[in-house]
Amino acid sequence: MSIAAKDISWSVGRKPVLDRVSLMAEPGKVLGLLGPNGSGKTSLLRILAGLRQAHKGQVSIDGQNIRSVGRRTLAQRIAFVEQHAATNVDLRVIDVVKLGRFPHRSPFSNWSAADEEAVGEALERCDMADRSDQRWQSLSGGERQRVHIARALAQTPKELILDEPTNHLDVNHQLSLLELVSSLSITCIVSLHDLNHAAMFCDRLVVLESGRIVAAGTPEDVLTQSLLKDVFAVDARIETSIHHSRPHVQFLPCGLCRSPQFPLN
Ligand SMILES: Nc1ncnc2c1ncn2[C@@H]1O[C@H](COP(=O)(O)OP(=O)(O)OP(=O)(O)O)[C@@H](O)[C@H]1O
Repeated sequence: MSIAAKDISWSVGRKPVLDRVSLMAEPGKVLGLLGPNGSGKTSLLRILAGLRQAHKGQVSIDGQNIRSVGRRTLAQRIAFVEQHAATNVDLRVIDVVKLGRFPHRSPFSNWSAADEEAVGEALERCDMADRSDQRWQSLSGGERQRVHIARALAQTPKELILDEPTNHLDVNHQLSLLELVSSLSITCIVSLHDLNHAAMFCDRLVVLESGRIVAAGTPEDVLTQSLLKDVFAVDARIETSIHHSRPHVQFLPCGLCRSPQFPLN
């Protein structure tokens, strides 16, 4: 069952940010969260990760209300990579990644072979193994992002929640990160702005608009020309890629949208 949200509402003052949001992230699958700027993606991810409490509704993990799951258990099983995660501390890369093991260790336990393996594998998978001694403050934005993701993987979570993880990454690292995420046998919830990446790498998609779910289902079901027009205010044509058999979104420049050559079906 993994993570499920039922009728989640959350407001800031009198402004509703999330309005009766329900979703289910299935074990071992990648759930993509889409929506325009300010539609509520980050707010929802923070609630799903247990970092914020909904004003109404419930989040459950394997059927258990997240509020009754202990902090340590939550920290062991859910890893969250935030959009603007930052630190002023000038640790080495490997020390940042080692922080991912913190929930699994007690104050008196020695660094174990399992800890070592998890950290080494995470660094390797994020292409940072040869930079493990480099200082955090000397890394580029994309390298820092990869280290944050390595820290999350070192946590060996059952659920991995990523808020716009491809921000700052070059195209090669964007694709390899999403390929890595889709190859993991854990539950992943990932917010993305790139609709073609969402189509290629997510099993299911949920689309938020002004805090409400306006579409949910497979990429084929969700990514339609009319949804792109209604929710994102863009004109596009959607084809099935001959390379990966997933939907491929081709955006039209605004002049072309009005051309009779490209009727909006
Ligand atoms: N702590 C807060 N205080 C005030 N307003 C907030 C707070 N958190 C979120 N909001 C508002 O809620 C709305 C949704 O914000 P959120 O960051 O969840 O959107 P988002 O879909 O992740 O946006 P983006 O794609 O730009 O990252 C925005 O209008 C934002 O200003």
